[in-house]
Amino acid sequence: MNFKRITIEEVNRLQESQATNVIDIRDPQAFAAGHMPNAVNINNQNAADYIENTDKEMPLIVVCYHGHSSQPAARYFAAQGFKDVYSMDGGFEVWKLNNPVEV
Ligand SMILES: O=S(=O)([O-])[S-]
Repeated sequence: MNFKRITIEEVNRLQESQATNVIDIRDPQAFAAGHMPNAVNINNQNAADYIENTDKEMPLIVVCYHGHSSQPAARYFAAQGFKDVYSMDGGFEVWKLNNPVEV
């Protein structure tokens, strides 16, 4: 399985139509300063637990700063068995301009 790239508009549409999981791979300080609603901050320490304990049938959206490093991360999660994995183009830096931010 591979991942797909998704625009922020498409993320909004997807989240209107079904439940999704969102993982944010930015550093903890950046995450603490603001993140997408319901996002989980994932790093090398907690990734294995997350993979073990998360429903792999639910769409998984991977978010970073600008939508670049989320692509290899999305590929990794797809390889771990997640069925429907998306890398969000533009990343949190674009998301935060027009979308809800949780702290
Ligand atoms: O590579 S990144 O700046 O999109 S995290």
